[in-house]
Amino acid sequence: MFEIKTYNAIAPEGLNLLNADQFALNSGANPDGIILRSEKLHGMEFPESLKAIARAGAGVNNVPVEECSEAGVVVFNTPGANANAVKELVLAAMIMAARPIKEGMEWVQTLSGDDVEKQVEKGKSQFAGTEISGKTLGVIGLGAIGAMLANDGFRLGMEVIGYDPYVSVETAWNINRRVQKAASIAEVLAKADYISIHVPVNAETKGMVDAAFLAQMKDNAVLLNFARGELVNTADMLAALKEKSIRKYVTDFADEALLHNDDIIVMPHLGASTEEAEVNCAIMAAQTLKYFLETGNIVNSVNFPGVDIAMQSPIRLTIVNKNIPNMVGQISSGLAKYFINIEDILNRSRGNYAYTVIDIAETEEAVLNEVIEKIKEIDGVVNVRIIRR
Ligand SMILES: NC(=O)c1ccc[n+]([C@@H]2O[C@H](COP(=O)([O-])OP(=O)(O)OC[C@H]3O[C@@H](n4cnc5c(N)ncnc54)[C@H](O)[C@@H]3O)[C@@H](O)[C@H]2O)c1
Ligand SMILES: O=C(O)CC[C@@H](O)C(=O)O
Repeated sequence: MFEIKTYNAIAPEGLNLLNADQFALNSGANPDGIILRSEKLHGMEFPESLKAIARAGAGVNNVPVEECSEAGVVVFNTPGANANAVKELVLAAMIMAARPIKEGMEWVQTLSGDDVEKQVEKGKSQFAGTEISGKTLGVIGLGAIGAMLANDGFRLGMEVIGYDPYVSVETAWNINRRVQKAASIAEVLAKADYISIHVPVNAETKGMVDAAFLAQMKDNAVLLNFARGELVNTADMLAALKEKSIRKYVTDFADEALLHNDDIIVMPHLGASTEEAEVNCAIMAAQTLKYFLETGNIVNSVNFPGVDIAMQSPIRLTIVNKNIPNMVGQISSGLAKYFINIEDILNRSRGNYAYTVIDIAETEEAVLNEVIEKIKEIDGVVNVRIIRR
């Protein structure tokens, strides 16, 4: 039986995949796995039982990924599962920035009398806007969301320019070839009327939208941030809006300093809040967590290498170890000392850590426990699991 702790509203379509005969939800203090959305886990003390964390979403900045790696805890996310939801909201946001729709709708509600229609026709000119067709959209970060947005921007009649120095080959294949590839952020900022950022927040990107970035934007340009609040330096943004060096900031990330400002549209982190995205994320998170706990296979991890091999032996050992020389040699000679034959073995590394999967024949419980203790004593081994087929 695996204990799973959940945080936030995880769609039942995902949780129902964790069959009750094998998974107990929120039942105790020793979870094997966690599924969460935006709950912040930084500073949390992880129980020894914890093997994996599945983030039902794309960003993992609410999870202390480095500490998890050190503890041998595998962190998963759900790539692309909410991308369409975010893309649709960004398109809506772009049109809201182009036309004062919200203001017009609020104004019409203030009218009264039997000549409302007449008042509308007289007063509506104050809410005239512009069109996005024919304008230039700059997309920074061409991953799941950015690539979809770039393609749809083009379909809506926009010129599109994208920047992503690390774009994956798979995503690049899906981007319309008429989307221009910028060699630098500066090139995007010089050309775009709407700039939308879709990068993860990390040491490289935190605060990337600062005074220097904003100064390079066109005077009438709009910045859309549906990625993370931390990407934007709030003080620099407020100064740029005050000086009218850019036209508008649209963000999905609220902050008191951003509220009650006519040049800022703030949404309450709604990017992934559609029925479809919530279900997609919950299903993908539950599936990857279940697969890992049951088989040791790793799919969609942000801190450990992908490993997906069929389990054809009755017993599988999975070992998280430091990515240093002679780990596999020491582990396999540990098994050989107990005359345990390795039927299949795979070792993959990612950064400072590696993951080793060893399939072995049926072995007496007492011998297995003894050999596991010996493997745990090897310098560089972080944790060892035994999985039975
Ligand atoms: N508002 C929301 O509810 C919501 C929902 C989903 C995702 N997000 C945020 O959006 C981000 C992107 O989501 P995604 O699904 O597109 O992720 P993704 O991993 O598919 O794409 C991120 C892209 O950013 C690129 N990138 C990384 N560093 C870069 C840099 N310095 N400059 C340019 N490009 C860079 C990567 O190469 C990748 O192609 C997530 O990390 C998350 O923080 C927000
Ligand atoms: O769960 C949510 O509502 C937000 C998810 C989003 O921030 C993400 O990174 O995928």
